[in-house]
Order: sequence, then C-alpha cells, then structure tokens
Amino acid sequence: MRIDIITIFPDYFAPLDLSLIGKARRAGLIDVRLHDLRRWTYDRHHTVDDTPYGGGPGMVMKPEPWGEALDAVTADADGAVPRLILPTPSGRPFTQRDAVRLAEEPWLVFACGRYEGIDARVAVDAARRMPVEEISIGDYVLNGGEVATLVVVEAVSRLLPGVLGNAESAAQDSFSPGTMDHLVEGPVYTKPAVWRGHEVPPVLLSGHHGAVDRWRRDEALRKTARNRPDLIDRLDPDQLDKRDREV
Ligand SMILES: Nc1ccc2ncsc2c1
Repeated sequence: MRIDIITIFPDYFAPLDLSLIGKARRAGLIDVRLHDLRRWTYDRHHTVDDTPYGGGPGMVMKPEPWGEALDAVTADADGAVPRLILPTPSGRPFTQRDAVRLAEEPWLVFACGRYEGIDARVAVDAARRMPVEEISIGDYVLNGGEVATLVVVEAVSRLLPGVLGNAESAAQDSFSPGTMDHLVEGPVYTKPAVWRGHEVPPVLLSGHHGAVDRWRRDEALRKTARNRPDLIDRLDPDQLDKRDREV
C-alpha cells in the first residue's frame, strides 16, 4: 500500500518510522510519503490560511496550495487513482470496519487540515478526480488532522499482510469484525501466576481451550456491558448463545 500524507507539520509523523509500521516500511510492505503543504506556496511567508468568508473566529486553509498539492501528489503515470481521506471532526465516525475496508485500498492520500478546516471547495474539486472520504476519530477537540491521520494509518497498516507478527492477534482485537464484532476485549494476563497477591484466573492455567475461550467471551461481554453499553445494543441477537444471555 502507498500512503501519501500532506501536512504543514511533517515531523508529526516521525512515529511512523518506529515499531511495526517502521519495520513494515523498511520491508517495503508500506510506502509512506510525507509532503509539506507549504511546498505549494509562493509568498515569502508560505501562507496557507486566511480569514473565513462570512466572518467568525479562526482561520481557514486556502484552497490554492491544497489544489496544487493534491494535483502533484495524486498525479500517476499509470493513471492510478487514490482514495483521499480528509480527517475532520465533522466526518463519519471511523471504526474497525473502516480500517478493514481501507486496508484493501492500494493507495490512500491523507489531507491534514489545521485551523478551522480546509476551504470546502478542495474536497469538491478533488471528488472530480478521486473518491473522497471525511473521517472523524471522535467527538473531542484536536488542533488538526495529524493525530487522526496517525490513528487511521496505524489502524489500517496493522491489518496489511506481513505487518503483524501474529496475524491472528488482529482477528482477536477489540471490535474486529466476526467473533469480536461490537465487543471489547476482556482482561489479559501473563507470568507470574501470582503477583502482589493477585492470582491469574485459574481457568487460564487449566489448559482447557474450550473453557478458556468461553471465559474470554464471558469477560468480553461483561467488559462491553460495563464500558460500552452502546455496543451491547448493537449485538446481533443471533450472535448470542444461551450462555451469553446469562452473563
Ligand atoms: N477535533 C477533532 C476531532 C476529531 C477528528 N477526527 C479527525 S480530525 C479531528 C479533529
């Protein structure tokens, strides 16, 4: 997968050189390219923003640098077209299903907005040439799209073949479509079996895989009911067996 990121803070993405994503980049599994938006400005101050039409607080990112940046970054000799991701608080909530879907894409471009956002015409103009998605990572205040882009890039990249050491662990993650869909993971434990007087639940030491699987699902249901009652309501009743209903 090719991932292009356009931003006024390229240094924000140093974390993409680390850990599993960094290893995948060096192995050629992911081709991440960073682009400083100010490269497409021509005034002395490399201006990327201006006051909003209609008045109001803050500044809006100008369309011209974005238009030129997207033209340059998405130009491809073979005619390939990327999917443009616009991280924004007004976007559709990003979920694991979106991560799974986007992991199938060969090429993603992320436009990291700052200030009050990017002039709306940029997305309209881009949509003439490529699919455009507005994605939100949650209902809280951030200063821009860079952190959200890091979140989405990690959620998507870890699903690519060869990136995770043990692919199965991705399948057991919270929210993974299938067995864990709409459930969060329950508690996890490792050695020692007793730590500061706290014992690991005996079933996990029993070697009885059926009982372990059942215990883990029970705990996932309990934790989901406690922390994410909104997800419980979305559970497919057919997914729940009799025991589930007793938890
Ligand atoms: N403030 C805020 C909240 C969510 C979000 N998602 C993508 S950019 C962004 C910015």
